[in-house]
Amino acid sequence: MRCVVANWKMNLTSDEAKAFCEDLLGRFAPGAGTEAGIAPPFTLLHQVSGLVRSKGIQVFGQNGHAEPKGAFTGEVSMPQLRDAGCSGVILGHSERRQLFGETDAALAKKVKAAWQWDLLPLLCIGETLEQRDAGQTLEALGQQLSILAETGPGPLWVAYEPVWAIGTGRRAEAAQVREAHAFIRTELQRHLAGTEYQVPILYGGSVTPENFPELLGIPEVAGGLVGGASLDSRKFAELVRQAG
Ligand SMILES: O=C(CO)COP(=O)(O)O
Repeated sequence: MRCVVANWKMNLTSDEAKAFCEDLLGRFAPGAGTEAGIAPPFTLLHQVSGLVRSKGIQVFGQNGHAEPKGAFTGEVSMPQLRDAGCSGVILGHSERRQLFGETDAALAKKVKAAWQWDLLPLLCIGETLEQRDAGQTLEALGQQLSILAETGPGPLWVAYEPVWAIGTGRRAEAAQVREAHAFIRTELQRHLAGTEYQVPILYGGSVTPENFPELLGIPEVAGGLVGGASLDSRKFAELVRQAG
């Protein structure tokens, strides 16, 4: 299975989202084994899911709170994401970890909450430039995946997003992606041994239609989690086409 997910981050208004979805659907031609997803900001979830879910495109939240409801001003819960039309939720994006202090302990709770509400977690992991320069890349990835020892097994997608490659135009080199994805696969096999779960590992960080075919040729790269290029419906449609 191949997966391509658009992470719109804090971008687009409803008019822009409508234009994006209409244009995308006019070009949309996924291969049989390709899953496409869009992760809009909370304000656009309902609208986007209404436009694309009947065409087989999944909708993801960009974050979700571990509690189902209550006094958590500014937060959105997993059942609310479901209610807005989501089938999955991005968890642990490096922007959430770095800018909003999200910890592995909090993420373990969020992953469990997502499962409880039948949402597919798309767990993001990745090393910072400091960790890579210090030779601690695999250690950092192993640490971020160790929450699976606490959550136990369940359906999951993982995205490897080296922090230094996000929004920088500096995509990780093939050898770096190959090493990271192989390590993630080994760790997932260890955590999910004896279970039925097949976890696709996506790459994220400055993915474009120019570099995606090469990335897809790397073993264990099952697709992409795309930021900047996913705001352009033509580019996103092309990435989905390339994945198929
Ligand atoms: O963070 C990302 C997707 O979640 C990647 O963003 P860019 O594609 O803009 O580098």
